Amino acid sequence: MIQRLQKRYALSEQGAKDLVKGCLACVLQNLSFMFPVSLLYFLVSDLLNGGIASGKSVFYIIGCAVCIGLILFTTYLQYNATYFATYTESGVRRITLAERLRKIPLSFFGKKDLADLTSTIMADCTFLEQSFSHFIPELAGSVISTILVAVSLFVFDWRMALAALWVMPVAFAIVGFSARIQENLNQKAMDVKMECADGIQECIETVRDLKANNAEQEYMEGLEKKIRAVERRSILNEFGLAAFVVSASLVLKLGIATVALTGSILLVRGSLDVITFFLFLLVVSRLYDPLQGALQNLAAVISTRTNIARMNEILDHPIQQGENRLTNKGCDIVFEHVGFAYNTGETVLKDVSFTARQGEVTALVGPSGGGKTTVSRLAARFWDVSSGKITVGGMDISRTDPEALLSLFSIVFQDVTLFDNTILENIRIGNKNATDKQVIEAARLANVDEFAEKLPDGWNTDIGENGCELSGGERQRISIARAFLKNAPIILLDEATASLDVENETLIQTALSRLIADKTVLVIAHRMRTVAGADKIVVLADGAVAEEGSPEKLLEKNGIYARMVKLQSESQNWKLK
Ligand SMILES: Nc1ncnc2c1ncn2[C@@H]1O[C@H](COP(=O)(O)OP(=O)(O)OP(=O)(O)O)[C@@H](O)[C@H]1O
Repeated sequence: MIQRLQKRYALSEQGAKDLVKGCLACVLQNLSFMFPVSLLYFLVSDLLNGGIASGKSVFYIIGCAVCIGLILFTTYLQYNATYFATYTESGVRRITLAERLRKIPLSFFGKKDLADLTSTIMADCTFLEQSFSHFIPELAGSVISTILVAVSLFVFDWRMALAALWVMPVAFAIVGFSARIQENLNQKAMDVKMECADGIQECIETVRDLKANNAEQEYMEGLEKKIRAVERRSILNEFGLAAFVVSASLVLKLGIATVALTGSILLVRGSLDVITFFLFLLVVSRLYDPLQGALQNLAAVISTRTNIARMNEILDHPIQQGENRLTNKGCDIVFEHVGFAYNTGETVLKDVSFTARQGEVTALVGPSGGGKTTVSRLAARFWDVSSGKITVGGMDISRTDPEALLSLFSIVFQDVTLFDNTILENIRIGNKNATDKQVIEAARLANVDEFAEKLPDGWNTDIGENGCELSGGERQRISIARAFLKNAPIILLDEATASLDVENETLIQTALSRLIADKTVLVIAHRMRTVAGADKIVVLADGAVAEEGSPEKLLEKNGIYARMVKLQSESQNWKLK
């Protein structure tokens, strides 16, 4: 049962156990509210039978105290078992999702955008918090306690029990049958919400380009349409939900009428005594309240299915697995007949074979869209190949744990990601155990000291969200400093020096030359002069290796590489008129 609950509600094992405890605590709390009703029944019986005997008043006083004590105790139990456990579980759920996302292949992120994933981890988890602290325990509590009360009502008088209870299955069936419609409405509401969140995020991210192109007005109109769609869908959703819940509540209310009617008829016929009639009136007045809440809770539990399905999509997604132990001998990277396609299914690489040797610089060049970035990312197992094999020092990377594999790589991306933290801490990402001295040493090699030491707080200057307070070249130097600090045996450089000025570029290239000694270096470069000193050039065109060899050999061959070198030297003479 625990395992089924775990799967159904995306819970941890402890969370599923806590949910059961929460439901039991709610049953106890609901039952405790029935005790005053029983006490009242005895009191009225005594009054109708000639008054309370002198010794019995103590019984009623103690009875009242016990009722209050029971209610307080069960409420405490319920509170403890639902709220505290829920927030603990919520934390566990968020961490589990984040952990899973860390291990899911990047292909998954091609299908999901940031707004969607953030919403799953934050908003969906918050909604489930409410479900587990309120909806599910209260629903289970009221249903189970009502069943127990119903059994005892049948013991008193089965005809009156039927008159009181027939409404229950009908009311629940109405809400239960609406599940499909509700799920459908929820899914549509969720889709428009995601589209809107996506639009807002895109708007914030692209505000600079929107302004530059005078496209703000047009974009805002599109965004407004998305916001209005969310509004319309939310109203429709509420309306759909209310229609079923209100109809079911009305059916429940009919129960009071049928109890009164059946009771009156039986009383007139003389087959029911006044006290039992009174008891039933008392019980139904108490019975339907929690049930009405239960109907709303049932509807809310049905709505959680959409949120849970979104979480299970992450939790059930296959992750990249492999051996933690690195068995590579050296760090030669070998591509053997590699084929690859992104989610779109379109072949991006076909039969790519080449070797990037340790101690050499292998440059990937070629026309735009030829597959250079894809090849470099596949080498670090950001994606898994569709066919063929990639090995590092003879170790098949598809059988190696991605995190263990990445310990062999220092990567300098074209688009640098920085954190809202100090310069020092941003570089320390390369090696979290590095001392300040080691971080500063690496930073000096990457020429970061040139601007860091001029900043108001020096190395401890906060660089703002994603390093917004730094220039493109400064951001890239921080990224290079990270690679220096990590000092891994394989280096991937993706247009590493693209946004540096000529002076910095020369300095960085001198430093890079020191760093790459005895390492396997795979460089992607668009500018031919940056790779003129490479040991080997692999020209990728249309997803296949078009040429391969030393720069001199390829120049002699007079093929794609030679043409690119020629075109770029011509373009250097281009001027703005
Ligand atoms: N995440 C992705 N999802 C789907 N297709 C992609 C993705 N990334 C790249 N592609 C496609 O794969 C092909 C190769 O792209 P890649 O970025 O590897 O080429 P490139 O040679 O590095 O290009 P550039 O020099 O312009 O950076 C292109 O057709 C591109 O549209």
